[in-house]
Parts: sequence; C-alpha cells; structure tokens
Amino acid sequence: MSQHAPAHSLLGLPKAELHLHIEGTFEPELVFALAARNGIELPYASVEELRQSYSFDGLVSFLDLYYECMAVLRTERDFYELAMAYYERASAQGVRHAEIFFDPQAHTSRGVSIDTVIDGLSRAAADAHSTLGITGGLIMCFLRDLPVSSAHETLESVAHRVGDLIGVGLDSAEAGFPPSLFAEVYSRAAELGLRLVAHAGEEGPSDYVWEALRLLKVERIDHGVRSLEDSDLVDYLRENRIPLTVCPLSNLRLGGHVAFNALPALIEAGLFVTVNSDDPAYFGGYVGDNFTQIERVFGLSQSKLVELAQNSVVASFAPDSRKQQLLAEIDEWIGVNQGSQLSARR
Ligand SMILES: Nc1ncnc2[nH]cnc12
Ligand SMILES: [Zn+2]
Repeated sequence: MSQHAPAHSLLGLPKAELHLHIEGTFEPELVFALAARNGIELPYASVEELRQSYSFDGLVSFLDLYYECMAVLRTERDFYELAMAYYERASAQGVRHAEIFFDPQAHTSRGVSIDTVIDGLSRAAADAHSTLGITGGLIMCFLRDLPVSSAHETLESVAHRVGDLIGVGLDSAEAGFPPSLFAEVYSRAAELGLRLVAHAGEEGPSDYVWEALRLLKVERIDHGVRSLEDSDLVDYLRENRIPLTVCPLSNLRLGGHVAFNALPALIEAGLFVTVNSDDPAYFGGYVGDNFTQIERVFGLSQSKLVELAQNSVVASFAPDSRKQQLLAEIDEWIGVNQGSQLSARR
C-alpha cells in the first residue's frame, strides 16, 4: 500500500484525526499474526471467520470483541507494530496529525505494564513523525465501566511521564457510567497539565454531555451525537464552539441510520464538527473512507468537506504554528483540486 495519499482525491485532503482508538485499528490479519507470535490460541479458525463476526447490535456487543482481540497484545513491539500499521494506513488517507486514544487498563488488567504500552506507542509516534511527517501523540483513556479508583491509580501510575501524553479521555460502555463519577480524576489530570476530552452522548443521554462539559471541564466532546436531543445543549455547543469528534461509520455500525444521520443534522445546526474513524478495523473504514462515505451518502459539497478538515486542524491540540502549516496544506489541496476539476472539464 502506498503510504502517501493521492493528491487528487478526498483521501488526499490533509486532515487531523482526533478520535481514534489504537486498539480499534487491530486488523484481523495482525490479530492472528501477533497471536501466533505470542503463542495464544484464538477462538476463531481463520482471519475470515474473525472478520465475519464483525456484526454488532450496539456499543457493548462491539466492545466484547474489541477487548477479546486486544488481549493478544503483550510486548512493546506488539504495540509499536499496531500503531505503525495505523500510521501507514492513515497517511495514505491524508492524516497529517493524529491524537490517538489508548486504553491502558485493558492491558494492565492482563499483566502488561503501562510502560510497555506507552513505550511501544510513543516509539511508533516518533517514527511516524520522522518517516511520514505525522504529528500528534497519545491520549490516555479511562474505562468508565471500571471502578473510579482504578482510573485514579492509572493516572497516578503515569504521573512521572505525563510528558509522553497529550491528555486524558473517557471511553468504554457509556450507559449507566456518567461523567460525574470521574470529576476528581479529571481535576487531577488538569493539575498534571493534561488536556481533557471525554466520550459523551454516543449511547448515553445528552445529560452526559452537559456533565462532561461542566464537571469534567473537557475541551472536546467525543461523539456527542445525542446532543441533538437537547436544544439548549445544541445552542451551548454552538455558542461556545465546542468541537465534536463525530465518527460516522462507527455511528452507522453501532447505532444504525438514526445515529448516522446525526452528522448532517449537527452540521446543519452550525456545530463545530470533525470527522474521525473511531475503530476503523471494525467499522469498515479509516478516516478518508469516512469522508468519502459522507460525501456519497449525504451529498456534502467540496467546500463543506474542506471545512470539516479545517475544523479537525483547528480543534486539535497541535501548537498554533503546526495548525497554520496544516491549514496551508489544505489550501494547497484546494488549489490542486480546483485545477484538476478545470482541466477535467476542458
Ligand atoms: N466508540 C467507542 N465508544 C466507547 N468506547 C470505545 N472504545 C473503543 N471504541 C469506543
Ligand atoms: Zn471512541
């Protein structure tokens, strides 16, 4: 696979990816390869059989498989290879900056040390920068369906190496696990200088989005599609330019067409929307594929798609100088594509 995105296509549109679980990029072929290397037997006869099980009836049914597959990740090299495979695919889809989620508790609970995880992922991020020019870093997520004490312990266990992280997030099964539970953990993360984001309003109610904003003081909301159920919240999100990291193919696979159709409604409501892939190995496409699908299904104009890419850069935690560089790359893409459209018409 080429690691450079084709300039004359939506895949080549430079973009930032802000909602991507690295464990959700674990393609079945790599799951099998790492299982074999680590001497682990999988309950699937083949790559094809594993891939065929990718049919979900909601977030929890997806998470069961997601945690099962990631259990073959054991060594620093495993985490490195997982992340490098993502960066290469992402680069081919126009990703120039990636802020990557990882779930340390899903690994430490199996006896893998948090340093092993962060070492492998950080080494990949450094190599992705030097070989592919991709900037960004790591956002450590707390599993909200585990005890809050475990989140506290996890955070304290990395207090000596917060320089390896951009921020913290909150993920896993949402319903019944409100953000309010994690207010103290988030306040400590802020004290450590970490940026704050949280999944809210994916399957959980719009109240969880309010809680994430008011109690956790997050800077971005991951998903947030159920915000549409509360018009005061929609007004608040618009007036305060709170970025939403929406994941269309994830919404389609886990929530069906009602959830998928949230995207045009959020855009229509004037919200600060970005497009991301969430768990691309499981949901049928990387971020460029998400752009291609929303163009096809919703008929979004090229200028709207460009605006979504610009939003991803502006909503990122990249330094201002890097944001300016990336916005200039997007302008360059617009120039190339206008030219190619004109020459195609002649
Ligand atoms: N879409 C999602 N929602 C919550 N937790 C997740 N972990 C991985 N993907 C997730
Ligand atoms: Zn997610």
